[in-house]
Amino acid sequence: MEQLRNGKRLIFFPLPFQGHINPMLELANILHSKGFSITIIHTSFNSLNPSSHPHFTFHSIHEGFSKSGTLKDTLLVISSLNANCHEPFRGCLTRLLSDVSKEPVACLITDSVYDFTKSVAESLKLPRILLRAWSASSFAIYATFPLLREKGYLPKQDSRLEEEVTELSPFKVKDLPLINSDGPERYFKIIADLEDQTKASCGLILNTFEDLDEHALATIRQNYSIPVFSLGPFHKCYPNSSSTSSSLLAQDQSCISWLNRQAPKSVIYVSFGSVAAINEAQFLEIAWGLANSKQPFLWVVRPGLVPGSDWLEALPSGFHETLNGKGHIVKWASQKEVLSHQAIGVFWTHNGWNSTLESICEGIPMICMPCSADQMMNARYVSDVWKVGLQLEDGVERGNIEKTIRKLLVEKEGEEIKDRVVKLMQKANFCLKPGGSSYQSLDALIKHILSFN
Ligand SMILES: O=c1ccn([C@@H]2O[C@H](COP(=O)(O)OP(=O)(O)O[C@H]3O[C@H](CO)[C@@H](O)[C@H](O)[C@H]3O)[C@@H](O)[C@H]2O)c(=O)[nH]1
Repeated sequence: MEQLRNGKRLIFFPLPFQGHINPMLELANILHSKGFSITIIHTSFNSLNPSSHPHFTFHSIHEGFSKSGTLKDTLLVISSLNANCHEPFRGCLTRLLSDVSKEPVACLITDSVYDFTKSVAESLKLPRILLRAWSASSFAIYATFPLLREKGYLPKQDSRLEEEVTELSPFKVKDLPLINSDGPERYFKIIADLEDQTKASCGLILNTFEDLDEHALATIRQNYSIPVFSLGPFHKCYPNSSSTSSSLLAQDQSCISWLNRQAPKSVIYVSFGSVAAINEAQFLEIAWGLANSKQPFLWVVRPGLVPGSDWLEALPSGFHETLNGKGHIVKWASQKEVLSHQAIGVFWTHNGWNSTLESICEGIPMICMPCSADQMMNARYVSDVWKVGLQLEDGVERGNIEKTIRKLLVEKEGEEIKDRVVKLMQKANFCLKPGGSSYQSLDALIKHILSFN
């Protein structure tokens, strides 16, 4: 049943990357289901498709990029978005605020990476709430950066990568989130700015739940004196969200008919999200590791996954024949639908936060192959804190891959891991029910928004 409108409008501003668009639109769906009208401001770079969300109003701003695909350095793209979007965003927001034909705007909900939204919202006297798309634990670590620098853990030194960061156990130096860039100073500055603009916001929303991230959430609440709302997992809050796709790439539906022909809990699903890149040698080790495991696998090879390669041309001729129908390779899948399929036994992931949470929510154990940013910390939590997956600690090598797959699918260790992830999945379901922590957090968020005048 359609919820009565509450006469308030919310303006959402997603960062134009798949891993940020998905949680932002899921959150918009949740708040729409609670009676808010929704307006989305989006960039023309990785532009959204309004027809997939007919219940929202869309406004596009031009960020000045010539065409999509210039993603070699994510940090550079983010800096350019912050530099270029400022004025078009201000213009668009000013027009929306003065539009008396629509409901009054209660607040702006923006991706936390957009730093200029602080000054724009302040100058327009509009309350601004941040959505942080990373996990709580990888966000909580920011406040420790000065200490990590002082102790010499950052910038990372090759000789110390395997060392445990005793102040942040179980993280190792190699897990710390230093994105490859042309110099650490630029990254440290971005983090410091992010800290400041978070403290100046009216609230912070995280896509997690108390039972999963209790400790990190407590640290965040202690470090930032702003309201913090943990109302995830978003994609499970709003029952119809999977039908309103926010996918930038076409999802290959052949995955589902192929999965329908596989035995329950037998398939390894392999996907490294929308940004990660691997080299050709790793690509071949993955291919042979999967083939040699003799388990059925569904592999998402996104065009661009191996830089310089269009798609599968690096695979040796005859590779497909050796599989005997046991492998299915696609360019992009309907991941949430795939993970909820009864045939899936293991998810081999790069541990982007959305993929990690989606796997937990379906009770699927993970093989962790983090590539950058927060992924190493998410993977460390998966393997060492929640103990719901295994890392390829000894490298991406076919024998090691085969061994790890066996551990998870055949050996006792795998059964224990499976039991733990199923328990976490049950906690995820429970927190969304009336009285559960995320249910209460959503109520608190709504009250907070309605308190703005
Ligand atoms: O074939 C696919 C593969 C992925 N997805 C979806 O795409 C999203 C991918 O998000 P995520 O797993 O977080 O990975 P990235 O795309 O790499 O996300 C970026 O954004 C995340 C949130 O900030 C960070 O945690 C990551 O490190 C960063 O790379 C998920 O919702 C998936 O369900 C599909 O729909 N089909």
